Amino acid sequence: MEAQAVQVLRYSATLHSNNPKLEKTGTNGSLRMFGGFKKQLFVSSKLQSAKPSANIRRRTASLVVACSHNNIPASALEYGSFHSSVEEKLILKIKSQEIEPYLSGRCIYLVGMMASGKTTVGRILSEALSYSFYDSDALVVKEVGGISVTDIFKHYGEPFFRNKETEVLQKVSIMHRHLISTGGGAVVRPINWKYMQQGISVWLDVPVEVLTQRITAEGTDSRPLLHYEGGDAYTKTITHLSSLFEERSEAYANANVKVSLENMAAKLGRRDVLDLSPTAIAMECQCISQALEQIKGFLIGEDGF
Ligand SMILES: Nc1ncnc2c1ncn2[C@@H]1O[C@H](COP(=O)(O)OP(=O)(O)O)[C@@H](O)[C@H]1O
Ligand SMILES: O=C(O)C1=C[C@@H](OP(=O)(O)O)[C@@H](O)[C@H](O)C1
Repeated sequence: MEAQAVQVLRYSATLHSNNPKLEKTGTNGSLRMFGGFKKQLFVSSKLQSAKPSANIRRRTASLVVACSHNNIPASALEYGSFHSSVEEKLILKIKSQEIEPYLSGRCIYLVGMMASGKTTVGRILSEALSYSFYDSDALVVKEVGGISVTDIFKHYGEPFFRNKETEVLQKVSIMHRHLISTGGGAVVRPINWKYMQQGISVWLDVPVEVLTQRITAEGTDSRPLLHYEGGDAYTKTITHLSSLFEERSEAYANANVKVSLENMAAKLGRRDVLDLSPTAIAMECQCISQALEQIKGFLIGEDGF
């Protein structure tokens, strides 16, 4: 089992009996594993007790499954993975179907600082919406013949990269059913907004401290604006990110929708924004987009257009 696979699966097992013994053993429950576990896997499960009820033949119980592999306990495997539950994914799919008529195939642009999760969240969201996913950095790299972003900055300079970024956004703006994870600096050029406004833009607003933690964990090799030799990586990264955020926050606020991780964490009663899974964030993006589209539809109807 890949370490990044989900280690704790939560699912609802429908028990086709009202016999409490079956509840304990869970023999009539069905467990579907995702991710194609090919290797030996030890699964321990705990069935949370459901209150007995006189005349039900079908009842739903919640099962928490912890997996371990090669004698590595689940807690160790959990490092670096996300707890994207099956329920979250299901809700996301349902939300996607609800939002579809309002979107009418318009592209979605995710904007936000480096490491705000545009790529991670974007992939999940695009899959749920059956949209094609594109990373604008990857499109620039392709245009320049496969040279990495870091090398483009190094050999051709930032203005060259920015011009390519604008070209890419222009090309994408005439497409439909595309979800684009933009580069963190794409919001700075007003011309880019002209293109992004053809679709719906969503700002992933993540506290600088969280961005810094993510970037220090990943390293700065692929992020030329933060790549320095020597010194304390955390301090340098947080200092630079804070000033970049100050310069750009007004530009990010141009987005049609803002998804604030701090607000989400508070709303969901989580202690920390680090407790949020990418799927939960993707779901929030959709809820807000839908609200936005409904308001727009109402206004258009009222004006009689
Ligand atoms: N909701 C999240 N919770 C925890 N880590 C996340 C989350 N979203 C993204 N990450 C991690 O943060 C890092 C940067 O994410 P990425 O999607 O590449 O950001 P961006 O595309 O905005 O630069 C990756 O290591 C990713 O796994
Ligand atoms: O913030 C920025 O100016 C940049 C962000 C990067 O994209 P990500 O936000 O995907 O890391 C990439 O476009 C380039 O390194 C510049």
